[in-house]
Order: sequence, then structure tokens, then C-alpha cells
Amino acid sequence: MDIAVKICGLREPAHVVAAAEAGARYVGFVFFSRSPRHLGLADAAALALGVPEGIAKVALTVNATNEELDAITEAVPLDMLQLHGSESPERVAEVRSRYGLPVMKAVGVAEPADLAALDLYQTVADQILVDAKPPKGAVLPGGNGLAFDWRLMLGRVWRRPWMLAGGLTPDNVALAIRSTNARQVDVSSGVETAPGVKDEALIRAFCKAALE
Ligand SMILES: O=C(O)c1ccccc1NCC(=O)[C@H](O)[C@H](O)COP(=O)(O)O
Repeated sequence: MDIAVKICGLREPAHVVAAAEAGARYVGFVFFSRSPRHLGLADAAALALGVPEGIAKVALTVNATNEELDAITEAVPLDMLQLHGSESPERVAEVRSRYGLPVMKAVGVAEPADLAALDLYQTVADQILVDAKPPKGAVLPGGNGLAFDWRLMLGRVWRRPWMLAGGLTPDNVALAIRSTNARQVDVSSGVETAPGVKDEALIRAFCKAALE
């Protein structure tokens, strides 16, 4: 089975190397100042330069303004924008057209009613990231290491490529793939030893579990 892995929230060159060697197809950089994974523009640009050809560099933003997105896209060589806030479908379409980059819209899922948003965003985004809905009052709208009930995904038909996220780890990713039929998986907390602290061995173990 051809599975694509995204490792999100990378901050160190060694972790980019580990992700690339282990077979990841996407690496994510977080631009959200309240996150322990936040990267400044200069650090992100330097990190992006070390990403091997063929691995997509994804910028994760949360309700970013045009000025913020202008600064990010001008400073950092990117292949995709991940919108992880409450961006409307119209805003997703606007960002896609303004920057000429594929856009992945994150949608938080906790219950069946949340799935309607997936259908809506499929009409405007290039990809959908199906993530766990953050708990009430959470500081971060994603990257909380929480899983949702994968049974909600059963029988769903998708018009766009989609990626499964939320609480994935080296121990559960194979089961998650089997349970949801996902062809793409995204992880952040599950390859960390503390919030924002990635671990090479966990990155390699996650990719191995997802890809074998
Ligand atoms: O990672 C963050 O700090 C973050 C901040 C703001 C919005 C989203 C954020 N992360 C999202 C992700 O890293 C992933 O796309 C995904 O949600 C997986 O997260 P996790 O459950 O930690 O594996």
C-alpha cells in the first residue's frame, strides 16, 4: 500500500534528515506564536533549504492575515499551505488563488455532525486534513495529541486527497490506516518526547510503522 507520511512541527535540521531518510513525503513548519513548535521566518527558511527535493514543505498557519502569509511565502520556499484555523471556504479559495500554492484545510472532527465541513471544504481546498477537534479552551487548535473516533470515517467517499491526523503514534498508526483506509497520515505530538521536542527515533519508528 502506498502511504504518504507527514511529520509536522519540525524545528531541527537533524529531524528533517530523519524524516527524509525514513521516507516522509511532507514536512510541516508551524507559524503560530502560541505553539511550542513555532518557527521564526529566518529559522524556517534555513530549515526549508535542507529539505531534500521531492519532499513537500508545508507551512501551517492559523487564521493568518495576508500580511502574515506574504511574509511567510516570501521568506520560505514552500510547496503547500496548511490552514489550521477557522478559515471560511471563501478564505481558503482566496489564499489558494493569491499564493498559487496547493492548500490543505484542516477540519476538526469529534462527532458525526462535524463531517459536513469536510464535504464543504472539499470544494475549495486541494487536500483535507481530518484532525481531532481540540478540547474546549485548548490553546492550540491542533497538535494536541488527541485522536478522534476513527469509526466516523467508515464508508466515506472523498473527492479530494485527505490526510488522517490527531493522536497518531508509532504504536497506533498501522491500526489507524487499516481502520480508516487513510492513504496519508500526519503526526506531531506522537513523535515528541515533550511538547515541541521531536525525537529522531520516534520519527523513524512512526514512518516504519506507517509504511511497512
Ligand atoms: O502543532 C502545533 O503546535 C499546532 C498549532 C496550531 C495549529 C495546529 C498545530 N498542529 C497541527 C499538527 O501538527 C498536525 O497537523 C496534526 O493536527 C497532528 O497533531 P498531533 O495530534 O499532535 O499529532
